[in-house]
Amino acid sequence: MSATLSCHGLSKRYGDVVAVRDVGFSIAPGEAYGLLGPNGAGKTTTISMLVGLLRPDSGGVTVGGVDLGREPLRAKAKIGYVPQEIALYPELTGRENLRFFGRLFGLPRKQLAGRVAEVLELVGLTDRADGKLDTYSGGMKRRINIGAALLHRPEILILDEPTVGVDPQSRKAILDGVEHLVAEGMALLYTSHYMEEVERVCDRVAIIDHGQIVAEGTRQELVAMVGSADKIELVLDGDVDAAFAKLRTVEGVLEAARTGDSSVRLLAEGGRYLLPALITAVEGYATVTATEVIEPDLEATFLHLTGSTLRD
Ligand SMILES: Nc1ncnc2c1ncn2[C@@H]1O[C@H](COP(=O)(O)OP(=O)(O)OP(=O)(O)O)[C@@H](O)[C@H]1O
Repeated sequence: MSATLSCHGLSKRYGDVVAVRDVGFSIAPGEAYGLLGPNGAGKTTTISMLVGLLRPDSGGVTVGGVDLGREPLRAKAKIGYVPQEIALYPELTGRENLRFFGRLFGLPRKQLAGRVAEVLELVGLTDRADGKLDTYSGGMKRRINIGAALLHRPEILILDEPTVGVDPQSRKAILDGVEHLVAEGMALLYTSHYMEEVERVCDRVAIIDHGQIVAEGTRQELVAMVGSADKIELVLDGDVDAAFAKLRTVEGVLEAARTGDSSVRLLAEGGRYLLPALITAVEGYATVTATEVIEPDLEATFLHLTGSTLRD
């Protein structure tokens, strides 16, 4: 199946700053693709080129088979783009704001009311649709933004950090709504510096740092880059020295370290399945009073690849 969105060799420089360097990827219909990177990594610049707001210094973009550079209007009609900030009319209601955007997109007048109602349902704001925008929370306004981007039934939805500064209820509504759209077959490009959102929503992830994609793959593929061993933390009561000596000999344990008077940390393959063997190994010397198994995650991968954490 041909890609809904593909880009190749995208680069953009601001004076001496190379904001994006040779970025390329493609997103299939119904696929949720994540761009994960810290602030300043180049996510917004990349997206601005994908949606035709910024002309790349090099490279190209195709949307639903249409070349964005050659036929910008046709290509843009296939995109629903939600920037971090969008101007809404505070004195209009949510429904009126959406009607306004619907007319801008050229939706036929007959379909407008029905489509606006559908979109309000999708973003979970039917109940509040007739309240004025200036009575909405930041998260509710963000949901209206997302709704506005969906009115013309785009083939791909592009969200730039949609949950930044959003209350927990709206965050949940946004993530649920996005998952629903993807399940129905819409392609998605989702940028965030929140690891857990990308892990939840996206089928495939590109890790972007200093304007470049440093790795791309499914969550499992990316996590496998840092190795498959789990960390196991054990708290022991009894003869901890003797128990520690025993634990080091258990098959599957790759490394062992004392992390306190009564705690040890092990690195092991298949961590949680090893727990019974570990508990048996220390019998007669100590009892295990607490366990924690930490499986490798995207955070660990990010640290491994970029040498920094995602948090600001
Ligand atoms: N208009 C501009 N002029 C000069 N430099 C810019 C401009 N826009 C972005 N940059 C620089 O380009 C780099 C990438 O910025 P970009 O906004 O694309 O990153 P980002 O990953 O989207 O981060 P954020 O989440 O903070 O928006 C940064 O170093 C930024 O300072």
